[in-house]
Amino acid sequence: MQATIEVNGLRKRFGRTMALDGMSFTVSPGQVTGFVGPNGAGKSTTMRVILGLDAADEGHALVGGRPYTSLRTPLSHVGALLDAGALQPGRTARNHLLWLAHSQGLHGRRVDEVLELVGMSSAARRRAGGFSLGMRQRIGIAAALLGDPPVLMLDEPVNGLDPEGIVWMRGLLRSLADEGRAVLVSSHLMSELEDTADHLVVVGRGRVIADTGVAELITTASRGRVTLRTAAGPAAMSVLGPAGATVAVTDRDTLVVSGLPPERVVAVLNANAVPFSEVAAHRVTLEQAYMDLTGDAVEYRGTAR
Ligand SMILES: Nc1ncnc2c1ncn2[C@@H]1O[C@H](COP(=O)(O)OP(=O)(O)OP(=O)(O)O)[C@@H](O)[C@H]1O
Repeated sequence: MQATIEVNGLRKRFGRTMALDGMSFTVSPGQVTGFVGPNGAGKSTTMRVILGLDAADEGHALVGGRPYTSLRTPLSHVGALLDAGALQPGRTARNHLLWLAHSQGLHGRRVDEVLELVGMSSAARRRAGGFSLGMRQRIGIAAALLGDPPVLMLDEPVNGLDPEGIVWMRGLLRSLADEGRAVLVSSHLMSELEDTADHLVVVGRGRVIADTGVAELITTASRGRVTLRTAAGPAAMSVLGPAGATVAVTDRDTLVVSGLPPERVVAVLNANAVPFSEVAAHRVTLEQAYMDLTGDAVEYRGTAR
């Protein structure tokens, strides 16, 4: 089976709310694709449509080239984590997974493998009712991995995880993609995706705003600017301006220079004997690049008082 998700022209209306308004993108194998956007942008609805939990009014979604509802053993095609809260409190972690495995014709041995994989072997025989959000999250991931699927779709997987759990999740997502799987991950934590995702699908108001490589997005948003560290800010500004640069002060010792390449900045400063400690290509964070992109797409914006 191909390790892909294809979403094509999805539209979905809930009463007066247009949750999806022509959502289209593809998730490729061998990559972690971050799925991001402001609250209410349509991420969960898209994932629910992909899994056949919601029906689209228009358009279609395919997993490995087929609609989810046509898959006879879905867990072997796509593993999903949508709602980590959905565990029966009276059932042990192991029994929950055994029940799932048997419903899909999977061997019980696989349950112990995935419990090991998510670091939950020692809690396997405890009842889920006493689990923390982080533990439920791990059991949800174990369930998603049960059928060894080529496609994974995880909604906010680091939610509830402690720092050690976040590092573990980052490594897990990376290794799943490196094995050739298609991994779609929604997150509100841009810093997390900056370290984990290869590709980003950014959505707002039910449609795709950007579908781009993470490195490419950061490069574009950095706009060829130069970071200059100097204790002689005013002197630097007085020589760089006439040389054709636009200079912004970001903090006491840091200037961001636009309009001149780094080597010209160095040459101009040296020619005028302006001291500096660093000239480097400016690199925005993924968070800053994302804020640039989604500025117009935020559904609810706090009002400054
Ligand atoms: N079952 C539903 N009934 C009515 N409206 C819904 C329903 N599900 C989603 N919506 C609305 O559809 C829009 C998209 O919601 P969705 O949950 O898909 O966004 P999201 O991007 O996942 O948001 P968040 O980041 O907050 O999880 C929102 O305006 C939401 O209120």
